[in-house]
Amino acid sequence: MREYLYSLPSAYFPPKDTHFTLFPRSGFCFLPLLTPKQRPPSQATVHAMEVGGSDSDGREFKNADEMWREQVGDPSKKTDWYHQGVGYWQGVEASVDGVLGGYGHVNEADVHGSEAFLKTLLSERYPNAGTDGHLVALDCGAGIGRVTKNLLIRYFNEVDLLEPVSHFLEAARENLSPENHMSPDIHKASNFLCMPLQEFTPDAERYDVIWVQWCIGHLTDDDFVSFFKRAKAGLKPGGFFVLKENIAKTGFVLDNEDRSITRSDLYFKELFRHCGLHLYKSKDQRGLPEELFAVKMYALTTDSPKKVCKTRSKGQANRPRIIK
Ligand SMILES: C[S@@+](CC[C@H](N)C(=O)[O-])C[C@H]1O[C@@H](n2cnc3c(N)ncnc32)[C@H](O)[C@@H]1O
Repeated sequence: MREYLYSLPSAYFPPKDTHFTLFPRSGFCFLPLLTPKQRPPSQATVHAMEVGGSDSDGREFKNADEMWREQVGDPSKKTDWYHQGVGYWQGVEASVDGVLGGYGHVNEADVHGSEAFLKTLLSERYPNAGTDGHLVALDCGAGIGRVTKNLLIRYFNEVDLLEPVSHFLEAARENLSPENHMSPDIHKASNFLCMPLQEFTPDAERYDVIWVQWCIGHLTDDDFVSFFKRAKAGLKPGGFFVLKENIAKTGFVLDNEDRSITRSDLYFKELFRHCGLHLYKSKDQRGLPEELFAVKMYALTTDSPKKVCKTRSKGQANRPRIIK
C-alpha cells in the first residue's frame, strides 16, 4: 500500500499530486494523494474506521484502531496527545493568519460559505428568529474569535467562546470588546471559556447553535463521541450543531506536528451515528486553494428528520378502488 510514497520533497516545490495537510502549519508538510488506482477497494463496503490511513511523515496505518492504540493507547499517551495539541497552538501568533496556518487569505471565502449555509439553516429551523427570538451560539475551538467576529455575532444575540489556548482567548476578548463591534447592546460575546472540548459540558438548553470549526481533529474518537453526547443537552429544542472540517479523501490523516487527525466523510458519518446525531444537511466549501484538503459543513440535529409522507402515486390515485 505504501509503494506510492516518495521521500518528502522540497517544501517549496511540492510535486504534482501532493497535498498540504490542512493548514500546512509550518508549511513543510506534504502528503501524497491517492490516485484512483491506489484507492482502497470501496469505502462503501468497508466500515469507515477499518479503512487505512497515513500520517504526515508518510507512515501508513492498517486502520484507525491501530493508529489510536499507538497514539493514545494508555492514559499517559492520551495526556501527551492533548498536551502537545494545545502546546502546538500556544506557539502560534494570535492572528487570522496564525489560526489559519498561514492561509489568512481564505478567511473571506470561508466566511461567505459559512454564512450561506447558516442562513439556510436558520430560515428553515428558526423562521421567526428575526422578530421574536433571542438566539445564542457557542463557538468551539474559537481561536482568536475569527468565526464569531465575522459571522456568528451578526446572527446571534449572544455568543460564548470556548478555546483552550489563553493567548488566543485574550485576543478574542479584545477583538470582540463592545467598542470593537456594532450594536453591542443586542449582539454580544458573553462568555470566554478557557477550556478544551473534551473537558467541557454546556449549561442545559443554552444554545441554539453550537459551531465547531477546524478543531474537532484534536479529539480522539472516544472524546469526539462523548463531547457531542454531552453537548446535545446544551442545545435548545430545535437547536443544531454545525461542524465545519477538513475532509480526508479516504480513511484518515494523522498530523504528527499538531496532534490532530483529518477524517474522511465516511469516518465522520460513522462517528455521527455513534453520537446519535442526524445529518440534517451538508455542503462543500468552495473557493479554497486547490492544495488544501476539501472542507465540508455538516448540520447535525438531535431529532430525526421528519418522515416523508408517502402520497399515492398518480397512477394509484386515478385507479378505480372499491368504496368501503
Ligand atoms: C485551526 S485553529 C481554528 C480556530 C477557529 N475555529 C477558526 O476557524 O478561526 C484550531 C483551534 O483549535 C484549538 N484547539 C486545539 N485543541 C483543542 C481542544 N482539545 N479543544 C478545543 N479546541 C482546541 C486551537 O487552540 C485553535 O484555536
